[in-house]
Amino acid sequence: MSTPASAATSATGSAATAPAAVSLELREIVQEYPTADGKGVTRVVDSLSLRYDRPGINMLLGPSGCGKSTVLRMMGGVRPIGVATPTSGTVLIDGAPCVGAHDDSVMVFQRYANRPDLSVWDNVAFPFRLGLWRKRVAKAQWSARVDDILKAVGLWEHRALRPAQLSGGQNQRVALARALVLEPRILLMDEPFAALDAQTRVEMQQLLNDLYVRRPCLIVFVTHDVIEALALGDRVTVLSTQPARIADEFTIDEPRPRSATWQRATDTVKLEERVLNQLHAKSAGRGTVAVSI
Ligand SMILES: Nc1ncnc2c1ncn2[C@@H]1O[C@H](COP(=O)(O)OP(=O)(O)OP(=O)(O)O)[C@@H](O)[C@H]1O
Repeated sequence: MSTPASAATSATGSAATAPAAVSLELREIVQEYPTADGKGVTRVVDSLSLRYDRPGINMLLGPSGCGKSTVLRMMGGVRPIGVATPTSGTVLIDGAPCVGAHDDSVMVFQRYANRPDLSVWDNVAFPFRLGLWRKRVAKAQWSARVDDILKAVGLWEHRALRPAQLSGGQNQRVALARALVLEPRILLMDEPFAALDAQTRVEMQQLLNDLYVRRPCLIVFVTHDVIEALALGDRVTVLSTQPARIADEFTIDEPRPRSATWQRATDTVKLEERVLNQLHAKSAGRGTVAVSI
């Protein structure tokens, strides 16, 4: 697995901080949802166990509808209304069972949910107006952090604009900045770049890597895009068709940013084919295979 460059300097010019110790574990997770007619249940996740025990960019891939968002929301303690989550099994953070949202974990979604009535600066500062964060961080400190992250994501010049005056990529930068300004130890990302055009998506992947080098944390990143998974992942976990189990898993040692030459290399192309075959397989997963390329 690639190790975060703890003493590196990021593309944004800020010194990197050493990664904070962190672990996130799903133990024997089962998730069942009520069927539409309300008469039965559908098992969406089946005895899933997964453990992350260090900072890194961890990609979660799987066929459409297999349960990726369900698994990610569970990691973030987000509960659908009226459904017990998880049906059985345990989510552990730093080895302790965690029910509900954890203070050190934040989520970023495909729909960036920026407030239309607030400026870019106020959107990023928004969490600090709320109870937990208002108590946790002094105003002078959070205000400096907002300035700093806006410079890091390239939005300093746009800080007075409203979301409607920004492009999709810039709006997603605001959402990313709002999550990272909290300096979370766990960052959960649900297809955050899926709605962006190809070039903006690559720019955002590069930005995420720069921000990660600057301040490593444990990232779980859901995507349905194999290329994105191979471009970003230290570790890639492929889920099976529903009910989701681990179908395949591997680590990638190649440092980021990963060159076009690496992406076209025979071993990389073989890995891509292997994941695509797994994504298109009709059968459920057949266990875990760990390889490094
Ligand atoms: N609150 C809910 N109640 C009932 N069924 C649900 C609920 N949430 C999700 N589901 C069902 O669970 C299954 C998995 O959904 P989920 O969104 O986790 O999958 P996904 O892999 O993230 O999908 P996609 O790739 O399309 O984003 C789907 O069949 C979905 O309809």
